[in-house]
Amino acid sequence: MRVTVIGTGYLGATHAACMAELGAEVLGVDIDPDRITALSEARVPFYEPGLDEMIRRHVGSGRLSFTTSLRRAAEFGDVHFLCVGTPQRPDSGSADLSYLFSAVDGLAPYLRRTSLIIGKSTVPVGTAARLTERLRRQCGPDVPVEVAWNPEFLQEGTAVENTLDPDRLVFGVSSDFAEQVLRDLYADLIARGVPVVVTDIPTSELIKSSANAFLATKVSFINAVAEVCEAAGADVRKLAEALSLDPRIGHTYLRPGIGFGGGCLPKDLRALRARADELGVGHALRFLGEVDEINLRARERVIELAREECGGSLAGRRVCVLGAAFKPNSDDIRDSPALAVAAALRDLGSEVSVYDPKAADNARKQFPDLDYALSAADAAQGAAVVLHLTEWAEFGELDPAAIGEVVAERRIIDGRNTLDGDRWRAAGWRYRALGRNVPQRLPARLLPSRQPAA
Ligand SMILES: NC(=O)c1ccc[n+]([C@@H]2O[C@H](COP(=O)([O-])OP(=O)(O)OC[C@H]3O[C@@H](n4cnc5c(N)ncnc54)[C@H](O)[C@@H]3O)[C@@H](O)[C@H]2O)c1
Ligand SMILES: O=c1ccn([C@@H]2O[C@H](COP(=O)(O)OP(=O)(O)O[C@H]3O[C@H](CO)[C@@H](O)[C@H](O)[C@H]3O)[C@@H](O)[C@H]2O)c(=O)[nH]1
Repeated sequence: MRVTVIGTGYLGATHAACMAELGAEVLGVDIDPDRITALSEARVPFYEPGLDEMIRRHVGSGRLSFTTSLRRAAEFGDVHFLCVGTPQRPDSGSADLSYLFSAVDGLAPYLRRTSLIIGKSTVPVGTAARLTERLRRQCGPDVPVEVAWNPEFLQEGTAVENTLDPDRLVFGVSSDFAEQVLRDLYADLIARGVPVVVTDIPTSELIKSSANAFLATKVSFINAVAEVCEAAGADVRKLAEALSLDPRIGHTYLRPGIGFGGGCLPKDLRALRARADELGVGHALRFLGEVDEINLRARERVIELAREECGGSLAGRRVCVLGAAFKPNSDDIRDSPALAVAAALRDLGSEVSVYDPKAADNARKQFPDLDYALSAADAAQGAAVVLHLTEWAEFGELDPAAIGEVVAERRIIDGRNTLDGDRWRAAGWRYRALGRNVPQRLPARLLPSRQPAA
């Protein structure tokens, strides 16, 4: 089958490559000419493990190509995936649908045959109906155009494997024809036993928004409990470990720390709330406002902890920030908790040096006045405190003794709760982590003797 993928960012480029992998002939379309030039030369303009190799292979075989022309897209095939951005509007929590509208408005005049437009972008419930109305108005009665929704659940950092081995496929359809096209496109995955949920379009739109809101709620739940742990002298990491052993709770999205960021969870949470408000049921999801607040508070808590450790003020002190991406194995810095903390510290008068293995170039564009180091050790030079804010595997392998040689003070704050605190303490560091205000165990030699005093 010949399909186009409109929007070739983190979602669209991955989807285009994976559709080619699943046997389709694919044309990727984007309004960004630099992006299209890069992809046409099989260069992926962002970091996503495994994607370059797949794009190289399929561009090389001619099964995957790219264009900026929606006219070419309409000529290429009759199935069009929509993967453009749906960011948060700057003035409210609701989703900005203008990229979707301009994509369908750009495509509609060139559609000549029966066409299926399959939305993959994350949208407020009711968006597909608006797109259908818009398309039908522009295409007229002679060109039957149908919209379906096939929300995407991939995670950045594991996008390729998530697309080729998803937990489930959701088909929001209003006809047997649309369902059959989707079944044909994903035939290999369905044959391998991937569950398919076929439903109406509004339900499919809401499934995606609810999934992200639920994941965000889990993260904020554990971070709220982390605040209680801090006040009570308890250990949220142990607590989460124990909760996870209950299969009803599960072990995912319970990692405490500076909270969720990225181009999805924060904005999707707010967009869902805004849409519920529009539908007159805002009260039902009011708690999501609290989920958001807890999340943003975690960023402040890490700054407070750093300030406390540094004797009450960070002004004029050097601070080393390990991590800029919103999560490891990605160069995506959208709504990154690490960079939000780095920028806030700079505003408080600290000299902030950031190191990230992949996201420094993106971070420099958005925060040009932070310093960017080429290694963790460089970033740590002269630091009064080290903040571990994105849990790249290489940070877990740092040698605390070696880093200890270059810092001004051996203080580390683990904003992700993934470092081995005992290793850092053994090398003379003060190790603190969010939600773990627990007294250190006394070394064995300091324990009171069990022998009665002579
Ligand atoms: N990033 C993810 O992991 C992920 C996963 C699932 C769903 N989503 C959803 O997918 C959508 C895209 O997210 P993303 O992270 O890929 O965003 P992105 O910003 O990386 O990519 C969007 C792309 O769309 C292009 N674009 C904008 N208007 C266009 C138009 N009119 N025609 C053609 N191209 C156009 C942009 O130039 C950009 O390359 C969002 O709705 C997001 O919520 C993202
Ligand atoms: O226990 C956890 C799990 C995650 N996070 C943070 O939560 C954020 C989001 O993580 P993740 O869900 O892995 O990232 P995304 O790649 O943004 O993926 C989410 O957003 C995508 C876009 O909608 C969806 O497709 C995915 O299913 C959904 O997981 C990151 O900042 C993580 O550091 C935590 O703080 N604690």
